[in-house]
Amino acid sequence: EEEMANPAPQPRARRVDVVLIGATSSLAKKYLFQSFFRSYLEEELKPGGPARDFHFYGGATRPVEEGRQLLSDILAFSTSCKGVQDVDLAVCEEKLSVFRKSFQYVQLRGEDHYKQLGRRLEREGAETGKPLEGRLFYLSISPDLYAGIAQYVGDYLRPIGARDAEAPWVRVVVEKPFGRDLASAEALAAALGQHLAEEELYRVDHYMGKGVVQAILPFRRANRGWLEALWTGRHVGAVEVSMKETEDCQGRTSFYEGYGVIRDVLQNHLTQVLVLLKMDIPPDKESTSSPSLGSHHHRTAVLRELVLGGETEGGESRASIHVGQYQGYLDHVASDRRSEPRVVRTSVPTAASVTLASRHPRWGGVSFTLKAGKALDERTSYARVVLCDGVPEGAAKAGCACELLFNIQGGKFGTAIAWNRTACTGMIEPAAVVTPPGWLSVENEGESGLAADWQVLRPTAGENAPNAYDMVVAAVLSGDRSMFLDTEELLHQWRVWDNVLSKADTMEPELYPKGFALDEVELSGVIGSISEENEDSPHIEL
Ligand SMILES: O=C1O[C@H](COP(=O)(O)O)[C@@H](O)[C@H](O)[C@H]1O
Repeated sequence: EEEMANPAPQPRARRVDVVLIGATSSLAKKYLFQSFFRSYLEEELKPGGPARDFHFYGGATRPVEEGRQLLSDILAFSTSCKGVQDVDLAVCEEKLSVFRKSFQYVQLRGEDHYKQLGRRLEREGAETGKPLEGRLFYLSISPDLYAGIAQYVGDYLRPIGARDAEAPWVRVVVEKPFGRDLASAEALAAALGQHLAEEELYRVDHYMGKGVVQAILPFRRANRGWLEALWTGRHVGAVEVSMKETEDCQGRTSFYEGYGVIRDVLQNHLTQVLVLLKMDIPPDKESTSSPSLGSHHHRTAVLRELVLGGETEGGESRASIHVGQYQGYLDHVASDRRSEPRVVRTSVPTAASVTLASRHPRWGGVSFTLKAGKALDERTSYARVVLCDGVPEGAAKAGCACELLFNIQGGKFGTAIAWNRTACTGMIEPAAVVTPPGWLSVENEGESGLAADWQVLRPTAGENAPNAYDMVVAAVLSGDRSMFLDTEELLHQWRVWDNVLSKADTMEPELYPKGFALDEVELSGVIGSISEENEDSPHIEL
């Protein structure tokens, strides 16, 4: 009775300021606004009411009047209730309308604007009368600007006392590229570190937010009883991580010219997938470890073991790097640069295959191939582990036809974990397979040309599963840093890739036709490998 008369007071919602810097960027339009809406909606609909009162600001360089209208237009087409599950549509629409109106435009063109923003956040915060939980700055802008903005955050935007344990938090989210080699990554990390503590920095690798990538460790953990024995150089024939895209580089060549496909996706996304396949499964109760992504410490340990692998051809030992460029890439460079002719490097690869090896005794003799490309025949990304049958101690591996596939997206499989049953007999017994949480085993009805022999697991949430950026935004808001790269991990990634790039940067890519398949057979024929003659990277005037 007493409880009925005096219901427990609701905790007062605390204010969270969210500043999206680069509000007119394509990333913001394509993903970020919708992902922030999803997090906002979830908070609003919490049983007992929201514990957070979000204040959203969208920043860009345009003057206020123009920027305000543009932001409102962008919000109108980039946010919706489509795909929002378990929420009444009318409720969702009402919340969406409030969310769109609550986003305030701020012009951010120079130091004075950041100073003004700091004062505005303090003033508007005080007006709400609610205590501040924290401030999030999402930088969807060129990395050249990161260091300067980190300084503004440190000088003008940090709430007073934000470095104390009880004080409001500050989180700064940055998108790759984090440098273009080890030296520049170190320099950027040092510049950011002058103004931000390590735990304030959230370096995104959006592949870590993809459902299948997050299921690799849980699948391995759930099946460790039988799978760990197979997960060694004695049984694993090869590991391949691939990302194929049909899109070309038109409109993006100014970025591609400075980076190329190895820096764009092999050094980061594909490496992280490989790390999750290779990592020793962290103990269940390790506090710093996330069940799906491990800890920075575990991931860094794998990176320390990776080296460039080799292959032998005609008795000659060669580094396994193959690079290619789609036909027509230079026309795209020329058209992107029409208004601004300048010297460009012509040898930037738009497709590459690189084989790494491991110094860990468990993985002796296994090649780890990372492949990616633009303007290819299909859009898909996957990790494939080939398992070999009949491996007596000391004997060569044979019968390597069983494939355990983590299909991240696209291709014939869509989002799936799958294996070819017949070839895996004796290695993967269907009855022994435990589906990880959030996944279920489905009937393979041969959809999309899938051979009936494949056993398929799919995510329970189906099409409406949160996308990678929903996961990124939710993780930043909850302060879960496991999805993001810490400085040590990032620099170890670059240590692996600096060595590869010191060779790849001197190679002349072989031209390939648009729609190329990038599979094993065609790869060696079409994509060139290191040779003595082409060590210089020629430059031409366009
Ligand atoms: O980071 C990048 O990823 C995209 C591909 O991401 P996805 O989620 O669409 O598979 C790639 O197109 C882009 O070049 C790269 O910078």
